[in-house]
Amino acid sequence: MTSLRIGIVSISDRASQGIYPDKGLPALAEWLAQAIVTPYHLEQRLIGDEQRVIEQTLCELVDQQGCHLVLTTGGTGPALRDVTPEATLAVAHRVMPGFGEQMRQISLHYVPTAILSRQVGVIRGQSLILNLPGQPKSIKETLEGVRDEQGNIRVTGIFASVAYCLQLLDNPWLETDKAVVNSFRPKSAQPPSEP
Ligand SMILES: Nc1ncnc2c1ncn2[C@@H]1O[C@H](COP(=O)(O)OP(=O)(O)OP(=O)(O)O)[C@@H](O)[C@H]1O
Ligand SMILES: Nc1nc2c(c(=O)[nH]1)N[C@H]1C(S)=C(S)[C@@H](COP(=O)(O)O)O[C@H]1N2
Repeated sequence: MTSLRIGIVSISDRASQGIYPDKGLPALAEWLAQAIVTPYHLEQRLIGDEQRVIEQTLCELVDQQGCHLVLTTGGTGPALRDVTPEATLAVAHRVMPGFGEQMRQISLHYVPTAILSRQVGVIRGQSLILNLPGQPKSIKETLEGVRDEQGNIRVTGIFASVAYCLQLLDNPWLETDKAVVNSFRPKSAQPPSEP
């Protein structure tokens, strides 16, 4: 059985040039490590805000590396150098508008400027590609959602929908730690039986 493969891409001019240390890849890798209980292989890329390079990186991760899920961070704002959504849409076969809509809903609970973030979620082949904002702290916020003071989820994080989306695209099974993110699947979508 194919094992789960995940690509993470930090898109930052300054981090890729060594002007400041990249916090995007560590934040993504740490969050995934505590959220996903299924074994998976991780591919990591740190690149600048160049549309052609972003497109090539996304295609390489999906088409050559066989990543079932690719998460990007950075380059989603309105600045002229922010071109992650354009690059993602350029390699997309289908758009999944709900991911961007939900992220902006979540982010409004953290920053009033959340509507400046143009993140998109798309499908390329059988793979799901999701843009996250560039602020390292926004990675956990958007993936996990908004919690109340008791720690209960008030606004569902986008990762709660990722496992079922991957399943509908005939990708390997993904199981999450319910304490971090409670993956939603309809009752009809049962886990594969043990061989
Ligand atoms: N990879 C990163 N590592 C650390 N901090 C980051 C990273 N990416 C973004 N940030 C922080 O989040 C802010 C907003 O992210 P954004 O993607 O808009 O970056 P930016 O202002 O275009 O600059 P750059 O592309 O050079 O990171 C940045 O100004 C920076 O403070
Ligand atoms: N959850 C969350 N979303 C967020 C933020 C944040 O701090 N937390 N910052 C916002 C801001 S200020 C901007 S300009 C956009 C920009 O996205 P970028 O950092 O990818 O350019 O993300 C927004 N979304």
